Amino acid sequence: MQFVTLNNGVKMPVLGFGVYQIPPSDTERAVSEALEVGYRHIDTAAVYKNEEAVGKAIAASGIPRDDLFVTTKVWISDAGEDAARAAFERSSEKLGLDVVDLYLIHQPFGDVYGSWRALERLNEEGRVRAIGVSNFPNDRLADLIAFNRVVPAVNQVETHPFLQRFADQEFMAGEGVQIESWAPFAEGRNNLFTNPTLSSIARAHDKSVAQVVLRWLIQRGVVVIPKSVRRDRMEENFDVFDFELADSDMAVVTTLEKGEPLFIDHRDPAAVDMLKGVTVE
Ligand SMILES: NC(=O)C1=CN([C@@H]2O[C@H](COP(=O)(O)OP(=O)(O)OC[C@H]3O[C@@H](n4cnc5c(N)ncnc54)[C@H](OP(=O)(O)O)[C@@H]3O)[C@@H](O)[C@H]2O)C=CC1
Ligand SMILES: O=C(O)C(=O)[C@@H](O)[C@H](O)C(=O)CO
Repeated sequence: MQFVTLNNGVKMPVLGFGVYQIPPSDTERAVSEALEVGYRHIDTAAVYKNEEAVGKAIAASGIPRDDLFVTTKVWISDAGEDAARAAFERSSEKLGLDVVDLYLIHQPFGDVYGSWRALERLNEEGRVRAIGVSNFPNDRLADLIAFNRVVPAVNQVETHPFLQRFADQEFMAGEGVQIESWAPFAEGRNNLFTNPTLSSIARAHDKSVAQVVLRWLIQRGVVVIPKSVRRDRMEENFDVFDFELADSDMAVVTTLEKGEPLFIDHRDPAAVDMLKGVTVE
Protein backbone atom coordinates (compact mmCIF):
# COMPACT_ATOMS: atom_id res chain seq x y z
CA MET A 1 0.00 0.00 0.00
CA GLN A 2 1.11 3.55 -0.65
CA PHE A 3 0.43 6.34 1.84
CA VAL A 4 0.12 10.11 1.75
CA THR A 5 1.31 12.11 4.74
CA LEU A 6 -1.32 14.55 5.93
CA ASN A 7 -0.52 18.09 7.14
CA ASN A 8 -0.23 16.88 10.75
CA GLY A 9 2.07 13.95 9.95
CA VAL A 10 -0.66 11.25 9.99
CA LYS A 11 -0.22 8.67 7.23
CA MET A 12 -3.30 7.83 5.14
CA PRO A 13 -3.50 4.87 2.71
CA VAL A 14 -4.03 6.21 -0.84
CA LEU A 15 -6.61 3.50 -1.52
CA GLY A 16 -9.60 2.75 0.70
CA PHE A 17 -13.00 1.11 0.58
CA GLY A 18 -16.15 3.27 0.47
CA VAL A 19 -19.45 2.04 1.89
CA TYR A 20 -22.01 4.61 0.69
CA GLN A 21 -25.20 2.89 -0.48
CA ILE A 22 -24.22 -0.49 0.96
CA PRO A 23 -27.31 -1.46 2.97
CA PRO A 24 -26.55 -1.87 6.69
CA SER A 25 -27.60 -5.53 6.41
CA ASP A 26 -24.88 -6.21 3.82
CA THR A 27 -22.15 -3.92 5.16
CA GLU A 28 -20.54 -6.29 7.67
CA ARG A 29 -20.12 -8.93 4.94
CA ALA A 30 -18.79 -6.37 2.43
CA VAL A 31 -16.31 -4.77 4.83
CA SER A 32 -15.15 -8.18 6.11
CA GLU A 33 -14.44 -9.23 2.51
CA ALA A 34 -12.69 -5.94 1.78
CA LEU A 35 -10.45 -6.46 4.82
CA GLU A 36 -9.72 -10.04 3.66
CA VAL A 37 -8.80 -8.70 0.22
CA GLY A 38 -6.32 -6.34 1.90
CA TYR A 39 -8.05 -2.97 2.28
CA ARG A 40 -7.02 -1.26 5.51
CA HIS A 41 -8.80 2.06 4.94
CA ILE A 42 -12.59 2.28 5.27
CA ASP A 43 -14.73 5.34 4.48
CA THR A 44 -18.15 5.60 6.12
CA ALA A 45 -20.41 8.36 7.48
CA ALA A 46 -23.16 8.74 10.05
CA VAL A 47 -25.60 9.40 7.21
CA TYR A 48 -24.77 6.07 5.52
CA LYS A 49 -26.39 4.39 8.55
CA ASN A 50 -23.92 1.51 8.41
CA GLU A 51 -21.26 2.53 10.96
CA GLU A 52 -22.34 -0.23 13.35
CA ALA A 53 -21.87 -2.89 10.68
CA VAL A 54 -18.47 -1.42 9.76
CA GLY A 55 -17.51 -1.65 13.44
CA LYS A 56 -18.61 -5.30 13.63
CA ALA A 57 -16.51 -6.23 10.61
CA ILE A 58 -13.48 -4.45 12.07
CA ALA A 59 -13.90 -6.14 15.45
CA ALA A 60 -14.32 -9.57 13.86
CA SER A 61 -11.29 -9.13 11.61
CA GLY A 62 -8.70 -9.31 14.39
CA ILE A 63 -6.58 -6.80 12.43
CA PRO A 64 -4.45 -4.68 14.80
CA ARG A 65 -6.10 -1.27 15.27
CA ASP A 66 -2.94 0.57 14.24
CA ASP A 67 -3.04 -1.11 10.82
CA LEU A 68 -6.47 0.37 10.04
CA PHE A 69 -7.49 3.83 8.88
CA VAL A 70 -11.17 4.61 9.48
CA THR A 71 -12.96 7.75 8.31
CA THR A 72 -16.42 8.87 9.33
CA LYS A 73 -18.31 12.15 8.93
CA VAL A 74 -20.65 14.47 10.78
CA TRP A 75 -23.89 15.19 8.90
CA ILE A 76 -25.58 18.60 8.40
CA SER A 77 -28.28 17.98 11.02
CA ASP A 78 -25.50 17.73 13.63
CA ALA A 79 -23.74 20.95 12.66
CA GLY A 80 -22.64 23.12 15.59
CA GLU A 81 -20.16 22.67 18.46
CA ASP A 82 -22.26 20.65 20.89
CA ALA A 83 -24.21 18.71 18.27
CA ALA A 84 -21.06 17.72 16.36
CA ARG A 85 -19.42 16.54 19.59
CA ALA A 86 -22.46 14.43 20.44
CA ALA A 87 -22.57 13.07 16.88
CA PHE A 88 -18.93 12.02 17.17
CA GLU A 89 -19.65 10.15 20.39
CA ARG A 90 -22.51 8.28 18.66
CA SER A 91 -20.31 7.41 15.66
CA SER A 92 -17.45 6.33 17.92
CA GLU A 93 -19.78 4.03 19.85
CA LYS A 94 -21.36 2.55 16.71
CA LEU A 95 -17.94 1.91 15.19
CA GLY A 96 -16.66 0.48 18.48
CA LEU A 97 -13.63 2.74 18.14
CA ASP A 98 -12.46 5.19 20.83
CA VAL A 99 -10.25 6.84 18.24
CA VAL A 100 -11.24 7.59 14.65
CA ASP A 101 -8.45 8.22 12.14
CA LEU A 102 -10.17 10.93 10.12
CA TYR A 103 -13.33 12.85 11.02
CA LEU A 104 -14.86 15.05 8.33
CA ILE A 105 -17.52 17.76 8.20
CA HIS A 106 -19.63 16.03 5.54
CA GLN A 107 -21.18 19.07 3.86
CA PRO A 108 -20.36 22.80 3.82
CA PHE A 109 -23.76 23.79 5.21
CA GLY A 110 -25.04 24.86 8.64
CA ASP A 111 -22.82 25.97 11.52
CA VAL A 112 -19.60 24.57 10.15
CA TYR A 113 -17.57 26.90 12.38
CA GLY A 114 -19.14 25.40 15.49
CA SER A 115 -18.56 21.92 14.09
CA TRP A 116 -14.92 22.78 13.36
CA ARG A 117 -14.37 23.88 16.97
CA ALA A 118 -15.72 20.50 18.11
CA LEU A 119 -13.43 18.70 15.65
CA GLU A 120 -10.41 20.73 16.76
CA ARG A 121 -11.15 19.80 20.37
CA LEU A 122 -11.58 16.09 19.48
CA ASN A 123 -8.25 16.26 17.68
CA GLU A 124 -6.57 17.89 20.69
CA GLU A 125 -7.99 15.19 22.96
CA GLY A 126 -6.65 12.43 20.69
CA ARG A 127 -10.10 11.08 19.84
CA VAL A 128 -9.51 11.79 16.14
CA ARG A 129 -6.07 11.59 14.57
CA ALA A 130 -6.89 14.02 11.75
CA ILE A 131 -9.79 16.33 10.91
CA GLY A 132 -11.04 17.54 7.57
CA VAL A 133 -13.97 18.47 5.39
CA SER A 134 -15.94 17.18 2.44
CA ASN A 135 -17.65 18.95 -0.46
CA PHE A 136 -16.09 22.32 0.41
CA PRO A 137 -15.70 24.66 -2.57
CA ASN A 138 -12.34 26.49 -2.50
CA ASP A 139 -13.70 29.80 -1.21
CA ARG A 140 -15.39 28.15 1.78
CA LEU A 141 -12.26 26.13 2.44
CA ALA A 142 -10.15 29.31 2.32
CA ASP A 143 -12.52 30.99 4.77
CA LEU A 144 -12.44 28.06 7.20
CA ILE A 145 -8.64 28.04 7.04
CA ALA A 146 -8.33 31.81 7.51
CA PHE A 147 -10.45 31.94 10.66
CA ASN A 148 -9.45 28.76 12.49
CA ARG A 149 -6.39 27.25 14.13
CA VAL A 150 -6.22 23.82 12.49
CA VAL A 151 -6.05 23.57 8.69
CA PRO A 152 -8.27 20.72 7.40
CA ALA A 153 -6.10 17.70 6.57
CA VAL A 154 -8.41 16.52 3.76
CA ASN A 155 -11.18 17.77 1.48
CA GLN A 156 -13.17 14.81 0.11
CA VAL A 157 -14.85 15.91 -3.13
CA GLU A 158 -16.43 14.41 -6.24
CA THR A 159 -13.43 13.67 -8.50
CA HIS A 160 -13.25 11.33 -11.51
CA PRO A 161 -12.37 11.47 -15.22
CA PHE A 162 -15.44 13.62 -16.00
CA LEU A 163 -14.74 16.11 -13.16
CA GLN A 164 -10.99 16.17 -12.75
CA ARG A 165 -10.39 19.12 -10.39
CA PHE A 166 -6.76 19.84 -11.29
CA ALA A 167 -7.11 23.50 -10.28
CA ASP A 168 -8.91 22.60 -7.05
CA GLN A 169 -6.20 20.07 -6.23
CA GLU A 170 -3.52 22.73 -6.80
CA PHE A 171 -5.36 25.20 -4.56
CA MET A 172 -5.78 22.59 -1.81
CA ALA A 173 -2.13 21.51 -2.05
CA GLY A 174 -1.09 25.15 -1.64
CA GLU A 175 -3.06 25.26 1.62
CA GLY A 176 -1.77 21.89 2.85
CA VAL A 177 -5.07 20.11 2.24
CA GLN A 178 -5.04 16.58 0.75
CA ILE A 179 -7.62 16.00 -1.99
CA GLU A 180 -9.64 12.77 -1.70
CA SER A 181 -11.91 11.55 -4.48
CA TRP A 182 -15.45 10.42 -3.86
CA ALA A 183 -17.16 8.49 -6.64
CA PRO A 184 -13.87 7.75 -8.47
CA PHE A 185 -15.93 5.82 -11.06
CA ALA A 186 -18.65 8.49 -11.20
CA GLU A 187 -20.76 5.54 -9.98
CA GLY A 188 -20.58 4.31 -13.59
CA ARG A 189 -22.41 7.35 -14.98
CA ASN A 190 -21.73 8.54 -18.54
CA ASN A 191 -20.90 4.90 -19.33
CA LEU A 192 -17.55 5.30 -17.62
CA PHE A 193 -16.81 1.58 -17.60
CA THR A 194 -17.18 1.33 -21.40
CA ASN A 195 -15.66 4.70 -22.26
CA PRO A 196 -13.59 4.19 -25.46
CA THR A 197 -10.64 6.35 -24.32
CA LEU A 198 -10.37 4.59 -20.97
CA SER A 199 -10.95 1.17 -22.60
CA SER A 200 -8.12 1.73 -25.04
CA ILE A 201 -5.67 2.62 -22.22
CA ALA A 202 -6.92 -0.39 -20.25
CA ARG A 203 -6.32 -2.76 -23.19
CA ALA A 204 -2.80 -1.42 -23.67
CA HIS A 205 -1.94 -2.20 -20.04
CA ASP A 206 -3.95 -5.44 -19.85
CA LYS A 207 -5.96 -3.86 -17.03
CA SER A 208 -9.63 -2.91 -16.59
CA VAL A 209 -11.14 0.56 -16.97
CA ALA A 210 -11.73 0.64 -13.21
CA GLN A 211 -8.03 -0.05 -12.58
CA VAL A 212 -6.97 2.63 -15.07
CA VAL A 213 -9.22 5.21 -13.39
CA LEU A 214 -7.92 4.42 -9.90
CA ARG A 215 -4.32 4.40 -11.16
CA TRP A 216 -4.85 7.75 -12.91
CA LEU A 217 -6.13 9.32 -9.68
CA ILE A 218 -3.43 7.76 -7.47
CA GLN A 219 -0.65 8.84 -9.83
CA ARG A 220 -2.02 12.39 -9.56
CA GLY A 221 -1.76 12.18 -5.75
CA VAL A 222 -5.51 11.84 -5.20
CA VAL A 223 -6.70 9.47 -2.43
CA VAL A 224 -9.40 7.05 -3.70
CA ILE A 225 -12.17 5.10 -1.92
CA PRO A 226 -13.98 2.97 -4.54
CA LYS A 227 -17.09 1.08 -3.44
CA SER A 228 -18.18 -2.39 -4.52
CA VAL A 229 -20.34 -5.05 -2.94
CA ARG A 230 -18.66 -7.71 -5.13
CA ARG A 231 -15.51 -9.46 -3.95
CA ASP A 232 -14.15 -9.87 -7.50
CA ARG A 233 -14.43 -6.10 -8.00
CA MET A 234 -12.94 -5.37 -4.57
CA GLU A 235 -9.93 -7.46 -5.68
CA GLU A 236 -9.78 -5.76 -9.07
CA ASN A 237 -9.94 -2.29 -7.51
CA PHE A 238 -7.20 -3.22 -5.01
CA ASP A 239 -4.87 -4.51 -7.71
CA VAL A 240 -3.56 -1.18 -9.01
CA PHE A 241 0.00 -1.05 -7.74
CA ASP A 242 1.73 -3.25 -10.34
CA PHE A 243 1.51 -0.95 -13.35
CA GLU A 244 2.09 2.67 -14.23
CA LEU A 245 0.36 4.96 -16.68
CA ALA A 246 2.64 6.83 -19.05
CA ASP A 247 2.52 10.63 -19.22
CA SER A 248 0.74 10.23 -22.56
CA ASP A 249 -2.00 8.06 -20.94
CA MET A 250 -2.38 10.60 -18.12
CA ALA A 251 -2.74 13.38 -20.69
CA VAL A 252 -5.33 11.55 -22.81
CA VAL A 253 -7.63 11.11 -19.80
CA THR A 254 -7.73 14.90 -19.36
CA THR A 255 -9.76 15.13 -22.60
CA LEU A 256 -12.72 13.52 -20.80
CA GLU A 257 -13.38 16.52 -18.53
CA LYS A 258 -17.01 17.69 -18.63
CA GLY A 259 -16.55 20.67 -16.34
CA GLU A 260 -19.45 20.17 -13.98
CA PRO A 261 -20.52 17.92 -11.11
CA LEU A 262 -22.55 14.85 -12.11
CA PHE A 263 -24.18 14.49 -8.70
CA ILE A 264 -24.61 17.60 -6.56
CA ASP A 265 -23.55 21.17 -7.29
CA HIS A 266 -22.60 22.42 -3.83
CA ARG A 267 -22.76 26.00 -5.06
CA ASP A 268 -26.44 25.63 -6.01
CA PRO A 269 -28.86 26.72 -3.23
CA ALA A 270 -31.11 23.81 -4.23
CA ALA A 271 -28.36 21.45 -3.01
CA VAL A 272 -28.77 22.80 0.53
CA ASP A 273 -32.50 22.08 0.47
CA MET A 274 -32.06 18.61 -0.98
CA LEU A 275 -29.36 17.61 1.50
CA LYS A 276 -31.21 19.15 4.46
CA GLY A 277 -33.93 16.61 3.76
CA VAL A 278 -31.51 13.69 4.22
CA THR A 279 -31.55 12.49 7.83
CA VAL A 280 -29.12 10.50 9.93
CA GLU A 281 -31.47 8.58 12.21
N1 LIG B 1 -18.36 12.80 0.90
C1 LIG B 1 -19.38 12.62 0.07
O1 LIG B 1 -20.26 13.47 -0.09
C2 LIG B 1 -19.46 11.34 -0.70
C3 LIG B 1 -18.62 10.31 -0.37
N2 LIG B 1 -18.65 9.12 -1.05
C4 LIG B 1 -17.69 8.07 -0.66
O2 LIG B 1 -16.98 7.65 -1.83
C5 LIG B 1 -17.15 6.23 -1.99
C6 LIG B 1 -17.12 5.84 -3.46
O3 LIG B 1 -18.09 6.51 -4.20
P1 LIG B 1 -19.45 5.84 -4.69
O4 LIG B 1 -20.49 6.90 -4.71
O5 LIG B 1 -19.73 4.66 -3.89
O6 LIG B 1 -19.19 5.47 -6.20
P2 LIG B 1 -18.02 4.77 -7.07
O7 LIG B 1 -17.57 5.76 -8.07
O8 LIG B 1 -17.03 4.13 -6.16
O9 LIG B 1 -18.83 3.68 -7.86
C7 LIG B 1 -19.47 2.60 -7.26
C8 LIG B 1 -20.22 1.85 -8.37
O10 LIG B 1 -19.29 1.25 -9.28
C9 LIG B 1 -19.51 -0.15 -9.32
N3 LIG B 1 -18.19 -0.77 -9.39
C10 LIG B 1 -17.23 -0.79 -8.43
N4 LIG B 1 -16.12 -1.38 -8.87
C11 LIG B 1 -16.35 -1.76 -10.14
C12 LIG B 1 -15.57 -2.41 -11.11
N5 LIG B 1 -14.30 -2.77 -10.88
N6 LIG B 1 -16.14 -2.64 -12.33
C13 LIG B 1 -17.42 -2.27 -12.59
N7 LIG B 1 -18.21 -1.65 -11.69
C14 LIG B 1 -17.67 -1.39 -10.48
C15 LIG B 1 -20.26 -0.50 -8.06
O11 LIG B 1 -21.11 -1.60 -8.26
P3 LIG B 1 -21.11 -2.89 -7.28
O12 LIG B 1 -21.14 -2.39 -5.86
O13 LIG B 1 -22.35 -3.62 -7.67
O14 LIG B 1 -19.85 -3.64 -7.60
C16 LIG B 1 -21.09 0.77 -7.85
O15 LIG B 1 -22.25 0.73 -8.66
C17 LIG B 1 -18.51 5.98 -1.30
O16 LIG B 1 -18.76 4.61 -1.06
C18 LIG B 1 -18.37 6.84 -0.08
O17 LIG B 1 -17.56 6.20 0.88
C19 LIG B 1 -19.54 8.95 -2.09
C20 LIG B 1 -20.44 9.93 -2.44
C21 LIG B 1 -20.46 11.21 -1.76
O1 LIG C 1 -22.80 9.98 -0.14
C1 LIG C 1 -22.49 10.97 0.50
O2 LIG C 1 -21.48 10.97 1.22
C2 LIG C 1 -23.34 12.19 0.43
O3 LIG C 1 -23.00 13.17 0.99
C3 LIG C 1 -24.59 12.24 -0.30
O4 LIG C 1 -24.62 11.48 -1.41
C4 LIG C 1 -25.75 12.04 0.66
O5 LIG C 1 -25.43 11.01 1.56
C5 LIG C 1 -27.07 11.73 0.02
O6 LIG C 1 -27.71 10.85 0.49
C6 LIG C 1 -27.53 12.48 -1.14
O7 LIG C 1 -28.77 12.00 -1.55
